[in-house]
Amino acid sequence: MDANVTLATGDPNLAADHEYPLQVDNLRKSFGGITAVDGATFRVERGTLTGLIGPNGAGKSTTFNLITGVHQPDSGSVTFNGEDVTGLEPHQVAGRGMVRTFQIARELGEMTVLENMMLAPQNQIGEQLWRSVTPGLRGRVVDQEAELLERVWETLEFFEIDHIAEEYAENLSGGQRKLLELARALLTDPDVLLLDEPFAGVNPSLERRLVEHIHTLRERGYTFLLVEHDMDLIMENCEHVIVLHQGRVLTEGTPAEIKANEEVVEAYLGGNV
Ligand SMILES: Nc1ncnc2c1ncn2[C@@H]1O[C@H](COP(=O)(O)OP(=O)(O)OP(=O)(O)O)[C@@H](O)[C@H]1O
Repeated sequence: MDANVTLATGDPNLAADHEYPLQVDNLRKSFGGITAVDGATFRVERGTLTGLIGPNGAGKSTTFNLITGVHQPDSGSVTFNGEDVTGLEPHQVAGRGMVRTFQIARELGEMTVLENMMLAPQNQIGEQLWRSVTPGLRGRVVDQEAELLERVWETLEFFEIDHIAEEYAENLSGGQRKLLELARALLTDPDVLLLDEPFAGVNPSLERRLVEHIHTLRERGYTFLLVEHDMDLIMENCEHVIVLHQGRVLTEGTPAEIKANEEVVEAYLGGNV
């Protein structure tokens, strides 16, 4: 990969005055009688690859959903770059620069990689750009589309999937799909990326590439919060690990600290991993 490639996808350093871009305070969410998240409190440091782990049912996915506005918390707050974003709609959260990767929906499988990319900003941050198609603004929209196309190609090249730009998304391998999902998320000018099981179903060689890309982006200032069941991947790649158990933070620390923590081992043995 060319280390000098410049991605025209935003500048995460613009918001760099917040050392911890994401803060979650005392977040709670119940579904009927089940408490999925029970007072989770943690923060994510800028420019890190932070892992969110925990046994099955610990509340990881629900926490992601609460952070990104998919679910509304019963109480507690989510702060992003100093702004309270609790209760905002997913596109509003994404529009502020906190984006989670989405699996390519079935209907998008019938579109090419390039078409998927061109639709990414529209899908994830609402339709501001497209809504502005009024006769007087047409010239500006054409400029914006040309600019978007240029960014799309740069991003595809960065992820080394430009050669499959005309391929239908449904024909991609699991790993290529994950690269496309990350490429789509990057087009929305994120600052913080939330990745939910980014390596599931990815073959080892593409997994290495995906890991490398994530590290390159992290070095450029992007911040990652990652839910992943593959413990080796978490321990080898994250500088900080947060352990959720029964909806709250059991402990957090470096991978070495987490590995040596007996409470963590017990939580995993007690849960059915
Ligand atoms: N929409 C929902 N309705 C009812 N219960 C839910 C809902 N979403 C999550 N739960 C419950 O909340 C708890 C936490 O689930 P969650 O999916 O957040 O955990 P997780 O840590 O992501 O688990 P896994 O590792 O198995 O994906 C579980 O008991 C789950 O059954």
